[in-house]
Amino acid sequence: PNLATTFLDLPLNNPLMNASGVWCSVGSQLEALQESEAGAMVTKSCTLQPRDGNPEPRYRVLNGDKPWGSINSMGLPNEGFAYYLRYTERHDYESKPLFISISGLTLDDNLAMIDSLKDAVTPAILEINLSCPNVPGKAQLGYDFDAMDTLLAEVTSGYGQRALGVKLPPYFDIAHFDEAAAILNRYPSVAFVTCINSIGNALAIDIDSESVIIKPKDGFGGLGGDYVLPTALANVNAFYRRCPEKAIIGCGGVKSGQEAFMHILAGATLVQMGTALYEEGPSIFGRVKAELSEIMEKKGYSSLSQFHGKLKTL
Ligand SMILES: O=C(O)c1[nH]c(=O)[nH]c(=O)c1Cl
Repeated sequence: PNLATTFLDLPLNNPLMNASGVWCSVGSQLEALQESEAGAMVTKSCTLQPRDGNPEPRYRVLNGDKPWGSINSMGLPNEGFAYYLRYTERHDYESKPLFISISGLTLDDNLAMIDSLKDAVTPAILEINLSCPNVPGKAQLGYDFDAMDTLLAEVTSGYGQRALGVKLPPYFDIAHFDEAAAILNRYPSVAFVTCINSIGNALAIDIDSESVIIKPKDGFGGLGGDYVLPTALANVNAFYRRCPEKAIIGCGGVKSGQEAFMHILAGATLVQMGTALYEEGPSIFGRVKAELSEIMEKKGYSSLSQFHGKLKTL
């Protein structure tokens, strides 16, 4: 079977990539992704200035020896926009496409980063993070529809209508799928939608210590891993159905070829891995590629297009 695909007219060897925030904050990690079998890669969401982020412990797997996922309240630690802009200038675009994720603390910061990016004329693809759940005092833009609309109006014009994408939080109500998609569809230059970010503000408890397990925000943090797969698939399919002109990138609960296949069936063109990559490292891309290929072989599919978005209903 052939795992090759295209995204915004760029050829990819396969549809697998990292989720922003995982294995992509510093040069050594970015180089490891560059050398890995990932079909594409994305940088850690950055702010205009470098940030230390929240106090540790701020990432944990849940619970015990067979973890079902992760909880994190990193707090947007990153090397600052200039660092990642420099990486976009030294990335090997022949080997795989690069996405750059930005998550400005203010609209002005987002516009400043976008202005620099536009002037840099880089092949890197912009993914704007509207869904960081872990910066104390900062509500997620993805849950404030008016603010999201305003930001997209400013950002798409600031970026000169160049193709870009948004990283959305999970939604849990059909009316919210409808409202979010209606906003996105008003911006043709929003060429892709990445669903989902972690399920925000979950709480993990350790019964031996009778305590929460991460330090920031009294233990509240974003949930990832197996726990979020059904919600991730729902958001991928909901936006796939509502935004026929846009590509969907699936993220959430992918740890093997099985979940990658489900995301593609639900409408994802590319598939991101977060928790599983954090735990296994970049060798995971070779493993999941082989597993996806084996599933396609068994089903008689020779290309992704034969089942992409072809989820059946009853
Ligand atoms: O705490 C974080 O850095 C973080 N953690 C997440 O789970 N999603 C995000 O978008 C971000 Cl920005």
